[in-house]
Amino acid sequence: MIAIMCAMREELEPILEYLKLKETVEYANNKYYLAKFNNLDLVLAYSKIGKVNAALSAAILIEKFNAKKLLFSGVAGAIERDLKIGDLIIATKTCQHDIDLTVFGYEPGFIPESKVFFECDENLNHIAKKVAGKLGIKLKEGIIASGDQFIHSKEKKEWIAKTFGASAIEMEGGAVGCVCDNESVPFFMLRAISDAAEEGAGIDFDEFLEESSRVSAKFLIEMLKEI
Ligand SMILES: CCCCCCN(CO)Cc1c[nH]c2c(N)ncnc12
Repeated sequence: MIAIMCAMREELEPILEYLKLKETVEYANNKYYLAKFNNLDLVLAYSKIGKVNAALSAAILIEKFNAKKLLFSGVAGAIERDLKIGDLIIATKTCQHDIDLTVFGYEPGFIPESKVFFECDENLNHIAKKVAGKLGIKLKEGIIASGDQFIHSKEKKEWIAKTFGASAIEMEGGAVGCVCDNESVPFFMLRAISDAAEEGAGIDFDEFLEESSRVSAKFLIEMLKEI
């Protein structure tokens, strides 16, 4: 079983449009969609926004639906300058920029007995780069940082860039990375840029959420053909 996860309804709907739904399972106040694509058994869900919701859905996808791989599709704010709205980026690893135990001498993003960074699956990233090459689509890769805040300030964005070396910013990947790392499930995350995470990002986000979600969804479907 392969899990496809999003945070928002708008990110999942364009993916579902490509699929024949078999069944919908209501569980833990959420909906899990079962579908087939070519010969793949898929389970899909949007978690709702934020790290806690994302961790809950990721754990359910693995524990209850027996997902052996977890692919995330959605939108993100750009940190790297040459990432423009609509551009695609895959995560090499994810982290949580809003974890702060520095008063005890720990580095930003670190929780004792856990990790700052959670590695994404190299095989799935390799497939993504192959697909991008075949389709002639520009695909960046980099560290993607998560936190339970919508980032819309140049100062905060630059602190995250400096502290974590992040190329993009969102609100779920660090939590899903943590769950998949602890459950030993390969994790892949694809995001299309919806804004620049600076002043005014909220306006851009509202304007580009739908279109950027579609860009990410389309690429994810192309990837499923190669898995
Ligand atoms: C009610 C609206 C909810 C916005 C959710 C944004 N998602 C969270 O995953 C992605 C994202 C796009 N741009 C972002 C930004 N600048 N900061 C944080 N997250 C993001």
